[in-house]
Amino acid sequence: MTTVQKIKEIEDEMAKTQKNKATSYHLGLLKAKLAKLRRELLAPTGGGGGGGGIGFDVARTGIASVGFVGFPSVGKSTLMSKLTGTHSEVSAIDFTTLTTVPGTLKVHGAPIQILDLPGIIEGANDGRGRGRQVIAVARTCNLIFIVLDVLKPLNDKKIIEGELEGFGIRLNKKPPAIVVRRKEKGGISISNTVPLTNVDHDEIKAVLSEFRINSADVNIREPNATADDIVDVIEGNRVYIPAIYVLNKIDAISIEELDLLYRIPHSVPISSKEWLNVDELVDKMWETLDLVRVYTKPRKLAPDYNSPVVLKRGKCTVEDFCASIHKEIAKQLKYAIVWGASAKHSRGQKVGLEHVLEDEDVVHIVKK
Ligand SMILES: Nc1nc2c(ncn2[C@@H]2O[C@H](COP(=O)(O)OP(=O)(O)OP(=O)(O)O)[C@@H](O)[C@H]2O)c(=O)[nH]1
Ligand SMILES: [K+]
Ligand SMILES: [Mg+2]
Repeated sequence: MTTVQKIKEIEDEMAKTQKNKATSYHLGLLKAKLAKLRRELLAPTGGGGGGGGIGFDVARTGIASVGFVGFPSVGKSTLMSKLTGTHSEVSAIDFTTLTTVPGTLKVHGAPIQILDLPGIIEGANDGRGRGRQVIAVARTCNLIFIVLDVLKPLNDKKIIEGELEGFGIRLNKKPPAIVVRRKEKGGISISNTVPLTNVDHDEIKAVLSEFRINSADVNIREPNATADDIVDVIEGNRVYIPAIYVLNKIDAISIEELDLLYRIPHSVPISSKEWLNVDELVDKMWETLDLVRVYTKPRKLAPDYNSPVVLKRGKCTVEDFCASIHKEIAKQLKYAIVWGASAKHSRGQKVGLEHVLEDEDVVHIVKK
């Protein structure tokens, strides 16, 4: 039996098994087995590596990258070409795009790399089409645009989410607040600071046993934690990436139908052909990327508002700011003066390397 067949078999069994107290241990085992088989599927066979492939790896430029994932002919290339001014072939024929096509979009002075990708189909994960290579690129992006055709958005959404999930990508989710600390001996002890509503101790023990963990302290602070969350924590190779659902081709539907679409969370309806509502999409993209622009103020001059230093949230201290200008600057820093949201007062605050900057702060560097 191939790995794909084994996965199918377990999925079928899980679908047949009702979830209750008596079956929870069994279900836990199945979930853990499934995770292990999926990992097998992702493991590189021969030199190739999990993704890559000729033409799929492109040089990364810009401060952040956005990858376009969707079924064939939903309009990914139309959108990417118009957004960035980079040519990417468009046609009504499926699988027009055959490789990663990079372009750049400047938003509020920050260069964002946009990656147009080939269309994927159901079963992409299992090696159908170029799906696995496409998803491997998506795994490295800071944001994923899941591009859907408004005429059939919901079913396609589910399939694409399934493909990405199967590759260890978690969409619009934070890493679960669960710690599994392995021990030499002492058995399994489970503590939770929140009520367990979706998983019980038996199921947790089954998951652990399937991973051959006999002794561990499990601490759960995640509200509504599931067995899948626990598998994710044990596997450890998951990536948590925000996604925006781009509902394309709204020029082809009525206003009433459009109203219904707005109820899909994290979605923006647009028409890439007629260029409708693309501003909202770019705004949402900017907001989701959560970047921090910092303006440099030279001595006795006004701040340079045209070319901000752009940093990522969580990596935006004065030290990060210095490092992104030149690697020597941090060493030469005596102190910095900061104006803006991160400063205590409006006349500017004297700070050191560890100070955390906010979007649109102005910084003046004073060297030793
Ligand atoms: N009505 C309408 N048609 C669109 C829109 N965007 C794209 N199309 C059409 O949809 C077809 C596919 O567009 P592409 O941009 O090639 O789609 P893709 O997703 O890149 O396709 P693949 O690369 O094959 O996966 C073309 O005929 C486009 O003209 C839109 O907003 N409205
Ligand atoms: K196409
Ligand atoms: Mg295309």
